[in-house]
Amino acid sequence: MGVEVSVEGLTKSFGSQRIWQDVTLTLPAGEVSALLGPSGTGKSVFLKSLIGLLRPEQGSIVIDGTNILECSSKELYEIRKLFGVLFQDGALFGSMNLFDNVAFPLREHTKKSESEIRKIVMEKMELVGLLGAEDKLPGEISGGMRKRAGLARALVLDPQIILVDEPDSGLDPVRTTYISQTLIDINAEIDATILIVSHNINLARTVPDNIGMLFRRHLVMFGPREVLLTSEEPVVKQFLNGTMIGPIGMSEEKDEAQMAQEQAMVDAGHHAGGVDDVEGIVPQMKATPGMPFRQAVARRQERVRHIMHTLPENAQIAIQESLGADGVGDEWSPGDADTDRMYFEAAGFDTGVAK
Ligand SMILES: Nc1ncnc2c1ncn2[C@@H]1O[C@H](COP(=O)(O)OP(=O)(O)OP(=O)(O)O)[C@@H](O)[C@H]1O
Repeated sequence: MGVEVSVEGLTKSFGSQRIWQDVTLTLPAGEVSALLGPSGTGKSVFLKSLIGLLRPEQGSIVIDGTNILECSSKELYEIRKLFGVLFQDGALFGSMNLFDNVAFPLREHTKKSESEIRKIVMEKMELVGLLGAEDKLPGEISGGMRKRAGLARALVLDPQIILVDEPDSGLDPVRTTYISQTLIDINAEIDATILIVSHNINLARTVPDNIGMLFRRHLVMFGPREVLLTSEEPVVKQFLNGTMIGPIGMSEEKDEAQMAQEQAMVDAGHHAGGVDDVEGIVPQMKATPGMPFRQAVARRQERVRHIMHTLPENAQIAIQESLGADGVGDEWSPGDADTDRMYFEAAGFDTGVAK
């Protein structure tokens, strides 16, 4: 199973520019989390800080018992081996075909034979739906395929933590859904801890188990998906509905006067853009049928049950609704409920269902 990443009091500046401060959150082991936020709020900077590519000036990042802000470079090297990272453009080598791109980390960091390497590469290519494209050069394939190849490469060293920077950038909504499905399937298959950085609303609503949001140099919130998706916080509501009305502006955050002016225009009939308010919570994506059971689902439910009383009332109601009358969630097919319940109980969880 993936490892927990625990961030406390993290602050990062470049010179006199403060990017964010006092960020505290825990990425639960083996669950899928997403960090949202308008452009320029420092999501990529956060992601790079987690792998030690950037160095925040205050706080701690504890991974597998090691605070990577205080450890030696040898320890950091070891910790980095736990990570697989998918950068925005896939970061593929343009002169290598997809097979060699995906094989690269194995040839660099392991002593595996070419036949072992072939086996692993083909397995990962299949997982991301790229079997048959091994001989193609990155320049010959679409942006979506490049992302998939980057994902395959991020997976070859069996990472316990996968960081994904804007999986949707440059992709149409359909391809974004496909890559979202792939991320959920990967979580089902290898049970890694996943952090997705994105500003895609659909992805935020349907993929992660936990969601956080950065705004105005702070982490506005971080917790189970139901907390953010039912939030009444103006910045969260504006973000989730993509409208112009609210604290997020075109380039910088707005002041009160500008907000009042825009509200007046909307009151006078001007369209604020975005989609209509989405009521309730859209069900979370499931792993593709035939994939292993996504163990994060059971673990998260158990965890959420313990912190339920600390969550806002709207989130509690949404969680209870998603659990359904039979005490197991709606994230898998109703026909599977008995099997799932048996699985939970075998794993030592209390399903809350009388036998
Ligand atoms: N190496 C760097 N040196 C100086 N400033 C930087 C560096 N990297 C990022 N920044 C600044 O940090 C801020 C946050 O950038 P970042 O790319 O993390 O935002 P983001 O939330 O990921 O945005 P987007 O959603 O548009 O990708 C920006 O103002 C950027 O200019």
